[in-house]
Amino acid sequence: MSPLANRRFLKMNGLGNEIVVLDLRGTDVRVRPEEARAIAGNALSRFDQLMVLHDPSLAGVDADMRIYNTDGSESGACGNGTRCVAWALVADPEMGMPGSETLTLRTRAGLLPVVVEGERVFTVDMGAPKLAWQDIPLRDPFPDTRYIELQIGPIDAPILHSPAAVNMGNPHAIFFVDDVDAYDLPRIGPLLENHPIFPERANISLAQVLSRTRIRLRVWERGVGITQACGSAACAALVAAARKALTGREATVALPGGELTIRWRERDDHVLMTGPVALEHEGRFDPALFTGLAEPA
Ligand SMILES: N[C@H](CCC[C@H](N)C(=O)O)C(=O)O
Repeated sequence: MSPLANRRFLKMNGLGNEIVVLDLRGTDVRVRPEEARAIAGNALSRFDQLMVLHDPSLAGVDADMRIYNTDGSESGACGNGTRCVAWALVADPEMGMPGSETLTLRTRAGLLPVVVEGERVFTVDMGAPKLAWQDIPLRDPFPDTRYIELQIGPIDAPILHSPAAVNMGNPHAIFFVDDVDAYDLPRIGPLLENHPIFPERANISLAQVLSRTRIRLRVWERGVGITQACGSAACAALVAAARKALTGREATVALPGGELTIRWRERDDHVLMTGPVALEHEGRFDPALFTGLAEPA
């Protein structure tokens, strides 16, 4: 029987970005990609990201996190999911560190300090963006990642071209456009996500700058598809917009699922993301989800 059978999970969302939180602290159980896909395939536990908590691997860290996409691949960052994990740690009776006002979470991309702003509002310090082409990563050496050479559509009349590239713990490409609704993102997204210029694939965003302090954003997520919101993409879009002098260093990013406030702090280059979370329900994984999967090696 899978060690995940009957384990308790929380189904949450951050601006409609569907998140499942699973606490595996105190165990040495690891979620395998095929198990993540099975969990995503169930109506009660479907997710855009599965956030799995493990015992902290460093002093001062409250929990390590592994982040799975729907296709079973892993990401180093998930802004919306990190807020959900923070809520679970401060408010869930069984996961509880009740009353904490700050937390530190750790992913394979680094440390994520979180400030509790209110009962359901959290600010995550997403760290400093990485902007060098090797760090996005990109296949080719672009000296200036504010505009990289990439286009789709006819060579002399491209549909989209010259995105900015930013790594926020995960790779992002952002196309600045006049109208985010004017593009067939479900069709274009997979072509760009899997373009050979991105050796680790990429999250693909369309960004429309409405003013110096407001950006509209639609996102095709790596390993997932269209989502209602993507926190790391909102951070990447603000960084790219500020680097192009289209906005200042603080803006509201409006996604289909709602709004995030993003601030790119001068002092240490860190990007701070503030937004809400919602708890939908809790449940336990039906053992039948995992039957037929290969036994762990
Ligand atoms: N929804 C997430 C991002 C997931 C990114 C993931 N799709 C990847 O990088 O593989 C967020 O709120 O930041």
